[in-house]
Amino acid sequence: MVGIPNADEHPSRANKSHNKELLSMQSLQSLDELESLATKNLNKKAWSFNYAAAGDSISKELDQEVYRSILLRPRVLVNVKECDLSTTIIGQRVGLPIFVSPMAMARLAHPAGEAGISAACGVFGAMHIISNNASMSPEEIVGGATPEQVFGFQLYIQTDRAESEAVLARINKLPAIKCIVLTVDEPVPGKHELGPRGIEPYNDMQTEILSPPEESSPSSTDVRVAVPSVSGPASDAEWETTLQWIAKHTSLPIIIKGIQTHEDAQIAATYAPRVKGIILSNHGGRVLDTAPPAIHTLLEIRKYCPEVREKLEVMVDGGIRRGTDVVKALCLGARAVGIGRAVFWGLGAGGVAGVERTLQSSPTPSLTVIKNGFGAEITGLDFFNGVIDEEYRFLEDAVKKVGA
Ligand SMILES: Cc1cc2nc3c(=O)[nH]c(=O)nc-3n(C[C@H](O)[C@H](O)[C@H](O)COP(=O)(O)O)c2cc1C
Repeated sequence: MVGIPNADEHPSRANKSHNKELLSMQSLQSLDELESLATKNLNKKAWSFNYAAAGDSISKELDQEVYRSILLRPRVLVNVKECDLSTTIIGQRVGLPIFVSPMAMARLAHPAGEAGISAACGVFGAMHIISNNASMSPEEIVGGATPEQVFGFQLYIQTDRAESEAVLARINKLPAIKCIVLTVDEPVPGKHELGPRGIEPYNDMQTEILSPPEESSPSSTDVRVAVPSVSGPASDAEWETTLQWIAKHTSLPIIIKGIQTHEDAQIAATYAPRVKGIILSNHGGRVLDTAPPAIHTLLEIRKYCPEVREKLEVMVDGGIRRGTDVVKALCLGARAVGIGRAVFWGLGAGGVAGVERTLQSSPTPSLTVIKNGFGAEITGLDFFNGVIDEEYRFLEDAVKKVGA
């Protein structure tokens, strides 16, 4: 796939009302504008659920700030006439180096829910990681997908392992799902305090959020987790036993999400090739406030155990708001970049068309950036890593080995 598919012209979108929605979304220039519109559209519960972060929101804010503090060093006179944003993630061809991170309860934002996110991903060939706590069943979410679409399924291990085994058995029957994304950064739910709009807080593992009937927004229908847990999230999971147990119940490759130190990245690498990738993530700052931004962890890996990147695909998420953020993460060695809240805002702003706009807003500037200073292929960006590293060594100094 060369360049960015034009969402307006995609055959699966050849529907007049959808085209009208797409047109109205085109006027929104940035993810900030999509967030503003979603803030107007969403009921307070839906807004609060997406906006929330743990403690003082330090990690959530730092996730974005860290990208602003890295400057690009564009090179000139590089042939960029053709520019290809497609890549592979754990061997699966995808249209973008951007994936949708798992997010619970998308129907809070819009009735189209996770199936709507999936429809938008189909337009761009982007990978969608389905949350264990999605508000639609995995079968419904992948049901309308194009044959080329790539999905992951995110798993929270439940105290009663039989519950997770039953989920894995369902996932094994869905060929569109190419990997299990094991989230390991929330052994106990993060504590979200009251947000600026003074709404009761929620966490990502809460399996039931019912909006009050007096709220009239389309997102206010009775929204529940489609595959609810009875026993609750496990807090007793450990590396060896967990990975052995998963291997007994699925042959799908594993991506571990929520790695926050180079030491854990190193441990994950000892489980390669069964573990094919890791997502460096602080869960969007929703679990443990002052946990590091993924970029810091990536720099730690580059400094202390660069061999990890040869054994595993290293991805990041958290704080991505601009195409330049995507390019910076790729330059520093991320295989792909996940986006969370911005997708939920897109859904709240304009349903499927809003998510399409979100995905379009992220890569379009990446393409411009790549063309204006890098190279024609995203895989070629590796060439610039060293340069950025030298210039921004101060970021490495910011990596404090607290709690090592
Ligand atoms: C509303 C919401 C729900 C989330 N639910 C989950 C979840 O069910 N499982 C999970 O692994 N991560 C979950 N996350 C974390 C995201 O996968 C991702 O790590 C994070 O949102 C990335 O940061 P960003 O929102 O700044 O892009 C959730 C995040 C949000 C905002």
